[in-house]
Amino acid sequence: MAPSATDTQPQTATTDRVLVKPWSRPAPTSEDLDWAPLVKIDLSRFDEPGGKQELAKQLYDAVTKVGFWVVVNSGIEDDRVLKQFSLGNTFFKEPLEEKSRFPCNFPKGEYFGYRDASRWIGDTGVKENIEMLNIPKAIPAYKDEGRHEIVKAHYDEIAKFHRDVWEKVARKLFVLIAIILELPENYLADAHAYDENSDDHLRYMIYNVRTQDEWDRAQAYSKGGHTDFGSLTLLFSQHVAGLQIRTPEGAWKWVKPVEGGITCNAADTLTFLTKGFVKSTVHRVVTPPKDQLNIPRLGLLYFSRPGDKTPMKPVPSPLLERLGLLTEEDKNDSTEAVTGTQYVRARVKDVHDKKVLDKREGTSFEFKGLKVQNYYE
Ligand SMILES: O=C(O)CCC(=O)C(=O)O
Ligand SMILES: [Fe+2]
Repeated sequence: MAPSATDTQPQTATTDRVLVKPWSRPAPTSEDLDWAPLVKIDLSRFDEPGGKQELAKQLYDAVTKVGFWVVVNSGIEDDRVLKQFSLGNTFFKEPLEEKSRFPCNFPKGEYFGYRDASRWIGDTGVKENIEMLNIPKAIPAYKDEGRHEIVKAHYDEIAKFHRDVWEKVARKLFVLIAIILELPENYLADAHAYDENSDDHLRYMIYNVRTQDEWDRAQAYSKGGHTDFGSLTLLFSQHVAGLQIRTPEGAWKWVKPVEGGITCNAADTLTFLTKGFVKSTVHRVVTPPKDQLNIPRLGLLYFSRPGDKTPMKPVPSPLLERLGLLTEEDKNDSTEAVTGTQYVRARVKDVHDKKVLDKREGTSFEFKGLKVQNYYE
């Protein structure tokens, strides 16, 4: 049946109701912080003859030792990136009632939807200051996931951006890492394919402003050192300092924004798939410098995760084999393994299904033999 005027009207009303004001990046801090030296991967060279091989060489130490690097020239136009920040910014200003329509289903370990800032941090009397909206991949499997008004009203644009981030950045990084591992080029990209079900998401995130005293109390309880759960995390240039990474020597260094760049890190499932060869680096977000303390820290990120069809079994990499990292069991095709989705959901549930954030020093998480430390000082 053709849509009638009444069918289409609510959609129009929705589009009109939420005005998306352009958001612009705040000025970077003028403080001279101890910045982490991160390698820059210029993705405009990816399709040049020999380009991928050259970039893979540049990425080797970042992926195996540092765990973090920066991508530049992704080919995603900056006005599209800024539009996503603007949508995120507008979303967080919506009434709590609207934001809470589709909350993350933490009892099931599902991370799609809205995460509010209602959790207490231990016994500090301070609450978390983070809100986020996690948007699933734009594939038919997720067409029935709840969509907030603003997402509905801008869905085509969000969907195109979502896929482009995977296609132009995540996919290429998986190819470079596969080259490093001497695997067929598309091996890891296929294991994280956009068109397959997985808990990948585009994330709008905000660290709301809080006072120095609140930051101090929260940070005295925990500085929140952690590793990410999935395979790759992409952070669009974040101009409010706060993110720190732990170097191989154990020092904390700040991550500097790179105009138009994307800060990337490898995460736990990629470490599992490579028997620890790819490094999931410990990082945390701490009190921003004084000149940025009053700026809401709006973030735009993409999380890539192995999905329903990807077994959490080490990849058949000739390099890992030569390094002696693969056991007979790893090489045995008939060994049962959990899927990426099963692992990631168990991890999300363990970390997030609670009302009070607990101190997790000295504890670890384990699911079917896959083990990670929970907290890092
Ligand atoms: O906001 C950031 O800079 C990083 C956030 C982060 O580490 C995370 O969401 O896992
Ligand atoms: Fe993280």
